[in-house]
Amino acid sequence: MTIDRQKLKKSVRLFLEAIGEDPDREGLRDTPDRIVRLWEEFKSHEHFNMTVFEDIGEYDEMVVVRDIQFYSLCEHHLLPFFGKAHIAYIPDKKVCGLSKLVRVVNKFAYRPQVQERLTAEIAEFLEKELNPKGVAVVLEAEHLCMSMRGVKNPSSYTVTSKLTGVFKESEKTRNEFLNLIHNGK
Ligand SMILES: Nc1nc2c(ncn2[C@@H]2O[C@H](COP(=O)(O)OP(=O)(O)OP(=O)(O)O)[C@@H](O)[C@H]2O)c(=O)[nH]1
Ligand SMILES: [Zn+2]
Repeated sequence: MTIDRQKLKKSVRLFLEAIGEDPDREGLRDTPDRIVRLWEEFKSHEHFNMTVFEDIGEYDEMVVVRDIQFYSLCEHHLLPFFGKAHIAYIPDKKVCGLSKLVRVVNKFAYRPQVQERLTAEIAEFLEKELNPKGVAVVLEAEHLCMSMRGVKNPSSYTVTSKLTGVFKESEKTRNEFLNLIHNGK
């Protein structure tokens, strides 16, 4: 779905009024338009070409891209949660362009989310597109709704993971992955 610009602009203006701001003052005058542009930018992450390569020689080991910075929004408070994503898969005759792993994260991150669903959606998408021997996704994030409000606990990190195929079945594979993302620095 595309952004309903008029509706969004109207609601941002109403929102500013509701919290006691003057939406016509200099700094806020263009804010509804800015929010429209911001959400259009967020939405633009939704579609991309998942380039896949099948000519990969004899390569059948793990591919890991770790420390992928991501930004998302918690769907309960619409406040950011952000951190690092670590993704691994073991190809079955098919790999994707490495940058596409970052794009997959962004595709599902730039929308109201919960961290668990984001983690699962990334893994499911890679399963579907690559049909690999297994996928592992770990997300580590700080939630502003827990840092700047509510329980006000900025030091807590939320870690979620989704493992499929060999990562689920084989402890050795899982440990290799965990070792690569945590100790391989
Ligand atoms: N499981 C999960 N919970 C989240 C995520 N992001 C935010 N939350 C939590 O969603 C919950 C929403 O709880 P509510 O009780 O409806 O909202 P609230 O009264 O603002 O909650 P407090 O944050 O405890 O003040 C809170 O506990 C948040 O910490 C997430 O990605 N996953
Ligand atoms: Zn929240």
